[in-house]
Amino acid sequence: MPNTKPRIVITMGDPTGVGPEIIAATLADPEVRKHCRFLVLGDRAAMARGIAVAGAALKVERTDALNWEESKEGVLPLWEISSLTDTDMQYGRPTVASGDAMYRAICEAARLCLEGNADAMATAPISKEALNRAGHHYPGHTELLAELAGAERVVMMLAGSRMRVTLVTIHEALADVPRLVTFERVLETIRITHRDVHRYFRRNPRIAVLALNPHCGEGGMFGDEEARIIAPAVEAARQEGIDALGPLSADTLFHFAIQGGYDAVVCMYHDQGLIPLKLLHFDDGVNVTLGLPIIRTSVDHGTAYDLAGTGRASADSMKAAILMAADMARVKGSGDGKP
Ligand SMILES: NC(=O)c1ccc[n+]([C@@H]2O[C@H](COP(=O)([O-])OP(=O)(O)OC[C@H]3O[C@@H](n4cnc5c(N)ncnc54)[C@H](O)[C@@H]3O)[C@@H](O)[C@H]2O)c1
Ligand SMILES: N[C@H](C(=O)O)[C@H](O)COP(=O)(O)O
Repeated sequence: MPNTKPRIVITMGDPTGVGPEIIAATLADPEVRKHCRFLVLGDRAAMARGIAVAGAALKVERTDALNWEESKEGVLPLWEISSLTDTDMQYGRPTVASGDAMYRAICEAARLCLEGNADAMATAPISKEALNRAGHHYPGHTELLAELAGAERVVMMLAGSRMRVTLVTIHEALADVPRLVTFERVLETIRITHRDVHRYFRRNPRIAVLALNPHCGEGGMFGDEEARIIAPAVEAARQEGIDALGPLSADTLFHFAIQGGYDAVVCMYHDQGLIPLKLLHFDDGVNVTLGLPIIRTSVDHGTAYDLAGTGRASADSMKAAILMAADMARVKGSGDGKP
């Protein structure tokens, strides 16, 4: 019988942050092995240290061939991307070499997925500052993956069991947001949210679209983006058969969303959506990049330099990201959407 478990590639993230230790803790969990086969892309020394910090009963086994055997108990299979020195692995002190290593792990994982040699990728956290200091000028994974995959428009979604949020603008200065909230961007975000949530999570999703300004602009007193941009974009989406509602006031909407009223909430900027999501789901939330030709999930937290090496970082979001990637790969492989 061929092994049909999804093949998940996992990037180590910033080796000076919590990435390696949360990966190690996750891969020692038998539930993860039950649902997928996995391969870590990263650095041997960083992963060995992560195993020690997590106290995981694992040993690193280097692999050069993509044979995708059943993931073995006690083994962390590694596709070696770098050979970092101790200097490059000091907690909270990323170097050009460590920043470059985490970048190359992401590129390699994307390549394996794009070429069909892996079914999905799950990423551990990177420092965007370290990425840029290493000469790779991207605001985050999302924008880098969009370029690698040739995707014109991608959407960041963060998801937990009680709420999903997607973002019209992602890694942008707050001062730039009003200029970037355009009819076209709002409509595209609604369309991609609808298409991918329908495909992977929930058929015919009901989508709430938030206002940008307090009280939906209060008839123009506090801004007119609602009347000029958001309402027409929602109406255009509805004309396409999408069950979208809005603009809705952001201060109250989440109260209703978590009671099950909506399958996704389209938010105008990063913190508008991620504050409520992380408040509810910091432990088990997953970041999913919608609109890519490949499946990519990630943790919902950062490098947590303050915790790196202490063994106190929770691995729950990493586990949720890997299991969600496996679930999405199964849905994609079945050629059918989520019931
Ligand atoms: N997916 C990603 O790659 C990703 C996501 C978010 C932030 N980042 C990056 O991480 C860096 C640090 O960002 P930040 O300080 O805003 O956020 P952060 O998530 O790293 O830390 C915020 C707080 O949450 C705590 N925390 C984080 N992860 C935790 C875990 N697993 N268990 C328990 N507590 C945890 C930290 O100790 C800290 O107190 C930045 O460079 C940012 O860009 C990356
Ligand atoms: N905005 C995300 C968060 O706050 O969790 C995070 O920065 C991750 O971004 P990328 O997946 O693009 O690296």
